[in-house]
Amino acid sequence: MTESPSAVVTAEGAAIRTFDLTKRFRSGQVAVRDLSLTVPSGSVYGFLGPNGSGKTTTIRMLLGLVRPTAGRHELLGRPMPGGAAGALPRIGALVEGPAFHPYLSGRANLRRLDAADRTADPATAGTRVDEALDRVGLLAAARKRYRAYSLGMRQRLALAGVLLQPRDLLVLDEPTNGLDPQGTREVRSLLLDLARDGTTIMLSTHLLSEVEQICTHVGVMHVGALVAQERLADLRGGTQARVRVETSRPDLAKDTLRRFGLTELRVEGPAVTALIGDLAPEKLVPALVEDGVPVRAFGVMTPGLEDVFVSLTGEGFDVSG
Ligand SMILES: Nc1ncnc2c1ncn2[C@@H]1O[C@H](COP(=O)(O)OP(=O)(O)OP(=O)(O)O)[C@@H](O)[C@H]1O
Repeated sequence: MTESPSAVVTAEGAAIRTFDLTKRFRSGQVAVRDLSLTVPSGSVYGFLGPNGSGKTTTIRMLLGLVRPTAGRHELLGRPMPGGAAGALPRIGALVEGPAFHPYLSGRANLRRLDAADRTADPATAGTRVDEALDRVGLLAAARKRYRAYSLGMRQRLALAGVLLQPRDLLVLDEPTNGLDPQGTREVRSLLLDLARDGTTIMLSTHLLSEVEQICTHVGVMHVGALVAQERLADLRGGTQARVRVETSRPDLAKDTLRRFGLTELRVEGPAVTALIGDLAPEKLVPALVEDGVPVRAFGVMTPGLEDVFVSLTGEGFDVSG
């Protein structure tokens, strides 16, 4: 909402910071431009933007899967790529789904994943795997073959794979993409549990409802640039309610609204609208009547987050899911 969105969230205790990250592909396309974002420690940071706005490219740069054309970033306070050895073991990431074996059980798949981690002690593999399965609610289905898992179960198994080691930060690209409503609920509630336990989570999404349900902070991308970065509550706070009085005498209605200190008065067709601020609407109605305003209709309109995002990006968002 400001010219320098990165300044809105303090850099103190940042799990992720980027400084003017830019990615220009060989085709000449600039997918991400001068991106400076801050993911505060302990937050659930929704990285929101329409399709093609640069979210995946950013996440791939963060994880070292794509080399930035310019700029730099820090993960868990360590500069990348130099500090990767110290930071990466504490970071779990889901960018592309892991390649699980369809004919092996969930448990056997995790055992294979665990065995591929040279830092993991084989003597404790069984406990580690079962704890991860338990964490994502798949212990009861541990012996089922992967191919028999629902999409939600598959995604939870992918998260279990990430959680084989303790993580301070999770970076997830569209973690509920392609899931049915039940699977979506399962994954969201798992993420909320993890956040409650202190894990910082950055997740990209194009679903507004996802942000509304689980995020504490939000960064909005539009055509490769960060156009807003705020606490979700602040972004909501910025969406102020307007009172709307429909009347044949807008001039009189305006006088009353002005007298009560309402601002941004506008005449919109047969109605007068204004920012209502902290004023209780029930105080306004009798005053309008006393002032002789013939009130045909009265209402208070609160713009939703969708309106804010549309105003930021000029594009509609998918609000389902
Ligand atoms: N390897 C590549 N080479 C050239 N252009 C690319 C490459 N990867 C992505 N792009 C382009 O960069 C832009 C940003 O893509 P990106 O996948 O980062 O967006 P996104 O916000 O993650 O979108 P979606 O929600 O669709 O995944 C798009 O225009 C895309 O076509």
